Amino acid sequence: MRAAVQHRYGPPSVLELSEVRRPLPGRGDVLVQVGAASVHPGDYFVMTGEPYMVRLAFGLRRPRHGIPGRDLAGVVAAVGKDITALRPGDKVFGWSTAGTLAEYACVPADNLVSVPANLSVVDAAAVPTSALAALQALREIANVRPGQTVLVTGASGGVGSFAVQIAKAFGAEVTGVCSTRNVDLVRSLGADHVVDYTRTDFTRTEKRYDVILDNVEVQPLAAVRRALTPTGTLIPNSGRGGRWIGPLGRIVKARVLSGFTRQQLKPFLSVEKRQDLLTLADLLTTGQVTPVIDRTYPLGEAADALRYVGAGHTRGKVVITV
Ligand SMILES: NC(=O)C1=CN([C@@H]2O[C@H](COP(=O)(O)OP(=O)(O)OC[C@H]3O[C@@H](n4cnc5c(N)ncnc54)[C@H](OP(=O)(O)O)[C@@H]3O)[C@@H](O)[C@H]2O)C=CC1
Repeated sequence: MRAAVQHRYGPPSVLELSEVRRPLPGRGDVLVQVGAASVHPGDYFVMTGEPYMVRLAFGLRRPRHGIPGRDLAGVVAAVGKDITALRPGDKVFGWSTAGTLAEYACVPADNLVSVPANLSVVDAAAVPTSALAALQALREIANVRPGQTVLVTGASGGVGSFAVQIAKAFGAEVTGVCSTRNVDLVRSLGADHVVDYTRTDFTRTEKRYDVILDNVEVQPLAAVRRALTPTGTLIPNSGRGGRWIGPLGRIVKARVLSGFTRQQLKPFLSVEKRQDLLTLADLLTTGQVTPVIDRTYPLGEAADALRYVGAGHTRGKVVITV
């Protein structure tokens, strides 16, 4: 089969389209014929191997998994011996540890759910990592309730475009922060208010928020804290903060030097859960959430897709069609 393969960490040019052996499903696995696979900043970090902390999980000297990619949607091609809930021909979407930038990927059955009937394979592939992060940040970490004020930075990006819609579905009053070119997009996602960051710094206005999901983290954490209500929660979610240990140092510094309480500062790492993907499938089916697709690239241009994602100016999701 064809796959985008990387033998070392580095810039997008390390990705090469190669012929590799098709994987075989283990007892609890499903072999998916990949229709589409989305990519996001996390894939970019794993490809470059920076911050270096990612190498603890993905291989110290070179990537343990030669084929990158986590999110996918496609058709079941074969199932392992223990799998009864899925059959060849079923349309599924979900996530894998790696290996989705390929014609076929082997994925544990628990990581997959059926594609809602109203969704294309490209739309479905756009969902898992970014929408799960948005859902978990807003529901599990911030416990957003109806009537609360929620501010989302990077509202036009992969996570932000889902977060705006999910916060609205939870009944919050939502403010999206984006640049001039994306104001209409963010409003169309349901944001009650839009702050154009090229004109206004949300940390310098009078408005206070119960929850801030900061997907960009360009302002100092202490400045963002001023935009919180006294019982508000800030969720820093950019993954930025230094070449070596990523966001960790920044968070420790904020806790120690800026006097954030546990309630006020809640960094998190999303953990993919099937139940949450089913929740998202419901929100997608009822039209409360619709993926925003920025661009699609063919598999042979996966390097260009990662290059574009790495630049940090996507509008919604970038999807690779296979
Ligand atoms: N915690 C977790 O488990 C997860 C964390 N993440 C992290 O979430 C972060 C966001 O991911 P994702 O949404 O996919 O990123 P994107 O690259 O898709 O989003 C970038 C968006 O942010 C906008 N933007 C850039 N600068 C600003 C600014 N100063 N203020 C407001 N918006 C701005 C850009 O718009 P414009 O071009 O107009 O500036 C663009 O639309 C990433 O750092 C990623 O690592 C992602 C998934 C899971």
